[in-house]
Amino acid sequence: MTTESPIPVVVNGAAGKMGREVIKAVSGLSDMMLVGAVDRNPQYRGQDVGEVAGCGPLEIPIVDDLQSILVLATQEKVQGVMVDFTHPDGVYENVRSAIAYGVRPVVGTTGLTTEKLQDLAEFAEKASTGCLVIPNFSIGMVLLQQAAVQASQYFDHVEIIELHHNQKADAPSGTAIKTAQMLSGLGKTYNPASVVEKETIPGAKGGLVGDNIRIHSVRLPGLIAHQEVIFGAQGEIYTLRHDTSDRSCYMAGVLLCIRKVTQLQSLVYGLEKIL
Ligand SMILES: NC(=O)C1=CN([C@@H]2O[C@H](COP(=O)(O)OP(=O)(O)OC[C@H]3O[C@@H](n4cnc5c(N)ncnc54)[C@H](OP(=O)(O)O)[C@@H]3O)[C@@H](O)[C@H]2O)C=CC1
Ligand SMILES: O=C(O)C1=N[C@H](C(=O)O)C[C@H](O)C1
Repeated sequence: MTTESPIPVVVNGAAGKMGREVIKAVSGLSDMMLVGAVDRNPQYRGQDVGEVAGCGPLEIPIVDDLQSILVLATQEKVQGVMVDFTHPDGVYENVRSAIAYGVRPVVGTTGLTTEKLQDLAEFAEKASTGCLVIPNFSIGMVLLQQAAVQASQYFDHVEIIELHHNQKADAPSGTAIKTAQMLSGLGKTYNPASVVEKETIPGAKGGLVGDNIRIHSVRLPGLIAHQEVIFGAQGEIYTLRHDTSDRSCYMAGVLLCIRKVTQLQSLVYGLEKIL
């Protein structure tokens, strides 16, 4: 009988809100093995990541040197995976480093520009390394996006509102951008103007993405992550809404991606592509 070796997993951003959830989710599994926890926040340096995540000691200290942990991950029998939930300002370099070491990235961090994403796709292709860039790991959000694509056949007017906690660095959310991208390229021209419009306060109408779709970003304490896609037509409004009440909702998607990325040889953008 052959027993498959567990997938070595590195968590980058391990002390953060999402990183802690990933530590809890991965640490109890027999087909994954946590090999390293990285975070730049000096407050947590050297602390046991299991204690920080609230799942008991794991004997893995949080360090700030990603490179050394990527080297560790390459010492294992099977190729490792780096899960990244860090910050828009560092994610590109983190992913480049992981691919350079042959460690497959599962990227939850948002804020990558289209150009940077394209660059990473080319880098992963050249290295024949799987990489998953997933703006939203929740199955509910994928279902919302698919329902929106279906509705777009019948509605010519649509706007997106995304609402998040006020600790979020980027706007609009990666999910809202992805939703607008999924609604674009379908042969539609959304939101044809019916009057001559004037924006008297710049930004009042939100940001334009894809095929003339506006995204509005709300940031408030008390929110976690929420999105509405609102379709309008003569005499009716069709609203799709998704609400996150607990970050554990992302973990089934994260675990699926850790398993799937080991079978890929290039970059894939979006959870809907691997379900
Ligand atoms: N794809 C998805 O489904 C989801 C994606 N996200 C995205 O994930 C990212 C993280 O979110 P969240 O966990 O809420 O954020 P947090 O700020 O709670 O956590 C991020 C952690 O990573 C650390 N960090 C930042 N940059 C680096 C770096 N370059 N190297 C190592 N550690 C770093 C931070 O340290 P410090 O505090 O010092 O900056 C912090 O401890 C965001 O981009 C968010 O939008 C969030 C939820 C779901
Ligand atoms: O920062 C967050 O919290 C979230 N970020 C992701 C995004 O930008 O879409 C996913 C989810 O909305 C939560």
